[in-house]
Amino acid sequence: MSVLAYRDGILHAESVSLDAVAREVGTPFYLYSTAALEAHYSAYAGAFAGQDAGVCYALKANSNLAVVRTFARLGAGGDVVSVGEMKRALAGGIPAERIVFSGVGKTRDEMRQALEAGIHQLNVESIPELEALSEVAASLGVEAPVAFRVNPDVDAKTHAKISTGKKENKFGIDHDQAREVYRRAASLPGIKAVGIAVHIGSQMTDLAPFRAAYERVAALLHQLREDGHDIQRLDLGGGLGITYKSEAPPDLADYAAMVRSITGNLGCRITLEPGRSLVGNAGILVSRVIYVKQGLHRRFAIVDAAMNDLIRPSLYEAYHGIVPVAEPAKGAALKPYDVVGPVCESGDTFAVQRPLPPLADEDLVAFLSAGAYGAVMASTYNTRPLIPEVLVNGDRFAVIRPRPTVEEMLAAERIPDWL
Ligand SMILES: Cc1ncc(COP(=O)(O)O)c(C=O)c1O
Ligand SMILES: N[C@@H](CCCC[NH3+])C(=O)O
Repeated sequence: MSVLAYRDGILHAESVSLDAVAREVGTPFYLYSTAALEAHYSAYAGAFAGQDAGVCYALKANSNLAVVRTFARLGAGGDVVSVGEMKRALAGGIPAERIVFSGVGKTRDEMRQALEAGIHQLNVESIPELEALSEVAASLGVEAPVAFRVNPDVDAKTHAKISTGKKENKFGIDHDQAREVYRRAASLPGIKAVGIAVHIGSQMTDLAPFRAAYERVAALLHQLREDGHDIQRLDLGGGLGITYKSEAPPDLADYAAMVRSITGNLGCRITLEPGRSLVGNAGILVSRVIYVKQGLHRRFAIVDAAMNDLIRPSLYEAYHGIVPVAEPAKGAALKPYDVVGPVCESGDTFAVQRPLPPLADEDLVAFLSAGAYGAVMASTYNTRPLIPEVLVNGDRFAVIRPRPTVEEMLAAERIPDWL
C-alpha cells in the first residue's frame, strides 16, 4: 500500500490539481483518493477471499460519509464505537447486519438503538455492561448477539497510547475471567454469546503480537466449547500498521495466511476491523505556508494547518511526510525546517528540523498519510473551524464537508439571558 505519489502537484492515480482544489475550497483541507481507498479495500478483502471472513471497516479512522459510502459500495461492513458512528455507517449505506458495535462504555441508550437497528454484533467488555445489555435486550424482547472482547495480555509493540491488549489497559475482559463471564452470560436473558473479540493495538508492524493474541483466543475458544458454549464467530480487531516513514508492515498475504493457520479449522466466521490500513495512505492534508520565519537558531515554516486539524504529531510524536506541492527547482538543496502551525502552543509542531526543499510564503505543502485519525480527531481549538474534506475520483472532486464559517460556529452557542 503505497503513499499517494505526486507529480507536479498532481495526485498519482487521480488527475486533479491540488492548486485547483485549494483555489476552490481554501486551505487547509483534507483530500482523499477514491482510487486509493478502493485499492486498499480490495487488497484487504482479496487477501481473505478464500476464508470465511468479512471486513468491517473501523469508522473511527475516518468516518467521512463519502469514505464510508465508498467502502459500503465495495461490500464492507462497519465497526463502530458510538451510536453516532452507527448512524454514519447506516447513512453511508452499510447494512445493519454488517455492523459490529465495539467500545468499552456503551450506554443503555446506545445499546437500545443498536438492537433496534438489528446490528450484527455487540462486543461487550465488562460484566456491568453485560448486565445492562441483558436488561435492555430483555425489555425489547430480543436476543443480543454478543462477542466478549478478551484482553489477552499481549504487548502490541506499538505506541503506549494506542496499545490496548495489556492487562493494565482498560479494554476487554481479563483473559483469566473469560470462562466465568461466558458462564454468566449463559444465565442471563436477552443475551446470546456468539463470539470472541480481540484487539490489542493499532499501527502494528509486526505479525508476532497478532499471532500471540490470536493463539490465546483460539485456545480460549476450545475451552469455551468444552464448557458448552456455541461460539461461531471470532472478531480479530483492527488491521495492519502502515508506512509513515520507513516502517515495513507485513504483507497482507502473510497476515491472511497466519490468520488461516490459527483459525482455519475452527469453523468460525472471522471478522476483521481494519481502519488505518484502508484510509491512512489514501488521504493527505494540504496546507499553505503563511510565513517562513528565519530566526537566529531555527528556520520555521509556519503553515495554516495546526495541531487542532491533525493532532497525531503532538499527541504521539507521530511522523508524517511533508512535501511541497510544486516541483522544487532542479538542484535545490534541502534545508532543515521546523514546520509549525499558528496555534498558541509549542506542541503545535508537525516536524522538527525536517530537511525540505526551500519553502516560500504561499507555497502549498501536503502532509502525507493523513487519511486515518486525522479529520476525525480534529477540534476547533483557538476557534479554528473544522477544515473541509474533499474526495477525488478520477478528474472530479467533491467537497464532502465544507468549512463552516466562524459566524456559524458562534450561532451554535447561546448566551443565557441572565448574563
Ligand atoms: C476495537 C477496534 N477495532 C478496530 C480498530 C482499528 O484499528 P486500526 O486502525 O489499527 O486498523 C481499533 C483501533 O485501534 C479498535 O479499537
Ligand atoms: N488515534 C490513533 C489510533 C487509535 C486507534 C483507536 N483504537 C492514531 O492516530 O494513531
